[in-house]
Amino acid sequence: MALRAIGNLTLNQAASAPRPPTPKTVVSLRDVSKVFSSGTLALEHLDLDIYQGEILSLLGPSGCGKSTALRIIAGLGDTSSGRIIWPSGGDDHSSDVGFVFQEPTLMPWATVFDNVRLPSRLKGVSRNAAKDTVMHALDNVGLSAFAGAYPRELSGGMRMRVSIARAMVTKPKLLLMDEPFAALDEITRQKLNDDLIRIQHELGWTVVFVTHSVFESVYISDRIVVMAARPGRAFAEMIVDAPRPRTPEFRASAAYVDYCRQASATLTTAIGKAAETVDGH
Ligand SMILES: Nc1ncnc2c1ncn2[C@@H]1O[C@H](COP(=O)(O)OP(=O)(O)OP(=O)(O)O)[C@@H](O)[C@H]1O
Repeated sequence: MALRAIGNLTLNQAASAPRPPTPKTVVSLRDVSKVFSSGTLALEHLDLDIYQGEILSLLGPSGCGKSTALRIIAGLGDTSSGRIIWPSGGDDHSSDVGFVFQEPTLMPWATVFDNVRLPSRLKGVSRNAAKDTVMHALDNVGLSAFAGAYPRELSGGMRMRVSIARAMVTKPKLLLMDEPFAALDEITRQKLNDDLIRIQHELGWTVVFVTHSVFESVYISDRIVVMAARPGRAFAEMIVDAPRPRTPEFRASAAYVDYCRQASATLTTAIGKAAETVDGH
């Protein structure tokens, strides 16, 4: 386990802890700040590198700017200052990014197949040409038997799987997930965590995953960036170097408990620092 403090904050482990061999950077945020027109300073001096093939969690209290950071990476919101650097070059990265929201945002009048086909349709791909890709994505999330079903006929977990399949058909370089499983019951959430880990492993996805849950972030992540609020910023980074593929046995292991304890303590410190900032100490 390695914990690295960010900025001038000091935590209890070595700042020079070795990082596992991390390949190419997909995108970097440099000194990004965001002030909304209301005057809210949602992000201040955020530096973040996202590495190819990793699952990175942004873990933090409500209001620390996790969603704002995701939206900026996705190009759905602009920065007030700072830079977003895509080493692959170019200006428009909308087709590099897939987004999965907390709500599955499915079209209720369309079948599962047509919901998943939507991104291909928007690109002008015919139904027939898209068929194999759509069915493959549905197969990956275990829903090929439900291609003709309507969202109202599905459980919450199944709807979320449809949403993931829809993001999958665009073959994004980077998948951004904003608390996708937060509204689900614990067992369904754990199942979807396992599905995500499996699919990410098979397809080599790069994922940025926003969550409030220490347990979820430790289970799925290679790296966790703990954020603090007021203003939103990266507070500490934790490498979860437990072997992959992770299995439910990992959840029952002493190592998992240790990681969770460490992440939880870091989050508590981050929340405490934010409170100090507000109190003016
Ligand atoms: N469009 C907006 N206009 C004004 N303020 C905003 C807007 N969007 C977010 N904020 C504010 O920016 C701050 C960060 O919000 P953000 O949604 O990014 O936090 P978060 O960490 O994702 O929170 P949560 O975990 O509750 O979703 C909050 O104080 C929020 O009220």
